[in-house]
Amino acid sequence: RASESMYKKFKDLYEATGENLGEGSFGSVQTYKNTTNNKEYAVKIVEKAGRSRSKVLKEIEIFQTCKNHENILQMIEYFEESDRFYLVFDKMEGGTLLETIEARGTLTEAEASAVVSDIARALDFLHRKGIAHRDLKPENILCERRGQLVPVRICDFDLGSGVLARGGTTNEDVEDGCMTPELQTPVGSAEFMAPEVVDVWVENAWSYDKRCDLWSLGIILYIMLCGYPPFYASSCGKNDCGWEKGLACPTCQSELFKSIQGGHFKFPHEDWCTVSQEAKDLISHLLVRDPHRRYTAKDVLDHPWIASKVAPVKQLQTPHVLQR
Ligand SMILES: O=C1N=Cc2cc(Nc3ncnc4nc[nH]c34)ccc21
Repeated sequence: RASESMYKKFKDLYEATGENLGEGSFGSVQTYKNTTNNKEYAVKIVEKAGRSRSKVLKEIEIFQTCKNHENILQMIEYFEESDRFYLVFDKMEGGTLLETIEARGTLTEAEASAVVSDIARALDFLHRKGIAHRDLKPENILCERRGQLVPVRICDFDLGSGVLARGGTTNEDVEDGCMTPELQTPVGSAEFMAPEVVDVWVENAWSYDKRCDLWSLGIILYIMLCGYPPFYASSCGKNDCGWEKGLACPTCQSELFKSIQGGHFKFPHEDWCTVSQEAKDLISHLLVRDPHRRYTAKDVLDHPWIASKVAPVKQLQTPHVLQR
């Protein structure tokens, strides 16, 4: 039909370069060249089979909400075709955060502070919009320029993890109970709210569901300053279980979960004696079990180690430890 030929298809405008940028629960991310301007883009291909269309549309809506934020990966355009979606993003030449740290071989607290500052600004923006990332990890933190740590942008608001992202809240979303209520109550119903319901709104209790991202930021900061994570499973005795190589091992996984739920972590003296007190103080306010007591993104931006640039420029051991 005329209408079908009217719209350009993805394949008419982009051609694959063969470079694979990542695989994940979401699908795959490949480099494509735009045949009109010859520029390279990162294209996320999401197969429709086995994934709800509304989740992909919600993800597209979130990226549109985040347009022009300097620390959030920018979506250029998207295509819906019969069996899949193509989401076209700017290509970040620096690759992922860990790749950049390993490639540079050097990292100072001042650079780590700048990375945390960029991520905290992105989280502050998202959380004010009622959006939680929920899957913040080094693979989802991208460096804009090759060999340069900052600026970084976060990506992968993947809804595949089963929890609904908190997009811009509209009334029908709140009514079917799947969204975080922002300050606006459904019109004409506030008068009928029971005190305990008003408590929820007033205390904005649900805003604490976004504090999970600040815990993840604490883990990322800890790893940047020493090269290993604060919570881990010491191998389950069966050394060949493959856990260290990223394979599944139920015993190791449940040991890791117990370690996280315990919430006790250390700064081993041999690796942390040269790290500043301010850096450790910030980590200690992020790796807090109780989300009500954990720092917000705004608290991070106001912390001395971030705001006043007290972070030392002395080289850290991290890049060497990471490669072990
Ligand atoms: O939505 C996404 N989920 C994972 C992911 C990775 C990803 N990767 C990259 N995007 C842009 N430039 C990149 N350079 C290396 N990897 C890149 C883009 C978008 C997503």
